[in-house]
Amino acid sequence: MKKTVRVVGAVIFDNQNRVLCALRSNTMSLPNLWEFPGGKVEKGEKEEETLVREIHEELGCTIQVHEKIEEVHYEYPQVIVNLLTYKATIIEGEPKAKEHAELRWVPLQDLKSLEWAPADIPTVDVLLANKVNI
Ligand SMILES: Nc1nc2c([nH]c(=O)n2[C@H]2C[C@H](O)[C@@H](COP(=O)(O)OP(=O)(O)OP(=O)(O)O)O2)c(=O)[nH]1
Repeated sequence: MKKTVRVVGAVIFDNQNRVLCALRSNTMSLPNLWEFPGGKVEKGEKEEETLVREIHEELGCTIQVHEKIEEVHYEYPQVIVNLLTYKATIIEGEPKAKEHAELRWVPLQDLKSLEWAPADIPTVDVLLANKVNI
């Protein structure tokens, strides 16, 4: 049976309605696809705690986590990813790509121009349908 991993992704907005998008590097799984920065929820961790920890590790800044946006189960060839995305804002520091190939602030309306990890598409759709209060 395929393993299911619980993963949280931060949809980080700036004050110009742009979203911070992260490009997975060619040494990561799902190489060269865009994602919402975040990672796997560890035992005993709350989803919000995972997000703050992962963003600190990956981007070197501190976020405040706001409301949940979407929950998706996506079956990849090797694993089922249970992706939970949350709206977030940066409260301290400047994001820098420590693990990703690239970080890019993308205007909300242009999100579809990136090639996303498949599990992220429903979140992008919710964002574009304006179901999230910014
Ligand atoms: N962080 C993050 N991961 C995502 C997203 N969409 C998506 O399918 N994933 C997948 C990629 C990974 O398989 C898993 C998250 O694991 P991770 O961020 O800890 O990445 P990793 O490269 O260390 O994991 P692995 O797959 O190499 O074991 O979820 C997303 O938006 N953000």
